[in-house]
Amino acid sequence: MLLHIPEIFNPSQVETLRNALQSGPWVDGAASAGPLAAEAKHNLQFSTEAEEYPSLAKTIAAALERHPLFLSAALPQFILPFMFNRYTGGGNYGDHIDNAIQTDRNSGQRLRTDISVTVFLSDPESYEGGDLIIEDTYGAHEVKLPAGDAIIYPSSSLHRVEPVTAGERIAAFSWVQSLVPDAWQRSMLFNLDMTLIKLRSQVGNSEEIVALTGHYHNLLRQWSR
Ligand SMILES: O=C(O)CCC(=O)C(=O)O
Ligand SMILES: [Fe+2]
Repeated sequence: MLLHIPEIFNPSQVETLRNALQSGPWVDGAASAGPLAAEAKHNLQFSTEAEEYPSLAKTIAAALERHPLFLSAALPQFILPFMFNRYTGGGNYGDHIDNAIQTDRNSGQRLRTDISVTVFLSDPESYEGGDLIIEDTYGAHEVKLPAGDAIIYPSSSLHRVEPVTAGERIAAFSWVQSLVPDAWQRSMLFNLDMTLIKLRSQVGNSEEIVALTGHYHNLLRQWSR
């Protein structure tokens, strides 16, 4: 399931983030990729050694953790520290699948990447190219979102970022280890949750809705790891 999560940040928050990132230091993105991905990766990353980095990374995770749509769709157990990338002058990231296991540099814990997240921080009118292309069983999806919006997609998907031929594209990206590792089970739980919220707003808390909500929680109990 690909899900667009709107308005993680409002325009003034995005501007504050972009200003904080602007002067860098930016380092070669390939340095932090595995050997295979490094060949495909032609972008820059905000240095994780920079003094401002930890608080910027926390700002992104904290905003997502407050977003009900993200919580319902991702059912996050752990979120790896967000990083920031920048594509300019033809920068791109060729077809790849993200590493299954990544080490959380804060806790040292090895986490499974179930869900990939990109939070777009550049106004889509300010750069050319730079679409995130995600392949799934229904074909290739082109994603280029307003600044402040995010996309989440299964980390098992083949994806790429098209060359940025004018302007620059800045984004925050990370991975989530979900309580429910299976993408299809996660998507069923999300659909059930969204339908229940709509039903509840239409008819209030009927006996049937209470029963269905119970089923939601019992399925989550069955499927969470
Ligand atoms: O820049 C993006 O939207 C995605 C980056 C990406 O695929 C990665 O870092 O693995
Ligand atoms: Fe990726």
